[in-house]
Amino acid sequence: MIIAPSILSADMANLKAEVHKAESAGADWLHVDIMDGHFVPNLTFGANVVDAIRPHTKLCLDCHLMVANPEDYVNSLAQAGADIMTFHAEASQHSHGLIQSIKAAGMQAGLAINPGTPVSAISPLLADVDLVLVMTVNPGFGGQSFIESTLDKMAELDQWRQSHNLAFKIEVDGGIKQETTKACLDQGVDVFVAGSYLYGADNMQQAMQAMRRQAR
Ligand SMILES: O=C(CO)[C@H](O)[C@H](O)COP(=O)(O)O
Repeated sequence: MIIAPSILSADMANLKAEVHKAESAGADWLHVDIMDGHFVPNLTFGANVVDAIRPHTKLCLDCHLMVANPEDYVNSLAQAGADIMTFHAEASQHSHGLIQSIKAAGMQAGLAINPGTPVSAISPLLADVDLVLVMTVNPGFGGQSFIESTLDKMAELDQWRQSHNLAFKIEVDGGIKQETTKACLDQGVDVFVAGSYLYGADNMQQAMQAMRRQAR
């Protein structure tokens, strides 16, 4: 299992130290939530923050774009050193072309779906993506409760992946903690994004180990 702490819940005044904290606690990836105040009501950061943290970690920078025009971010994110660029299916009229542009820029391409969007909306694209992000809360803010009905979509994606002999990763984001990790693992999920659970823990390493124990 891949654990990706979300720096949305980090102390922004100490971002370099917060990146190191996640890395030394055993994080596999770092999740970077880019919000534009349009696709979601919240506004966070952009490629400048990816560029700022890139020299301070070797971890995969997993960038999740909650933005209205994801096409506009490909070049700046690639230049900043992002490893994965995930955009929302609900935000692009040209998802297939955008996936190709992301790959041509040297990044892995991810496609995210909101809790209200069915897997069928993205099934024609599943052969082209490296990752599918199933949002387990409505995007925009950390600290929300996991939406149980999203579990069926994880299972559907896993089934599709097996029956079509594909290798995309399935990622979940929102309300992920020790208790919700197990339910997602059982549906075939590979990547677990956790913000408030990990950055809010007294001991991040122990919190991460508690998640990993669910896999045994
Ligand atoms: O994409 C996000 C919000 O839209 C965040 O990654 C997510 O909320 C993580 O926070 P938490 O684990 O606290 O729910």
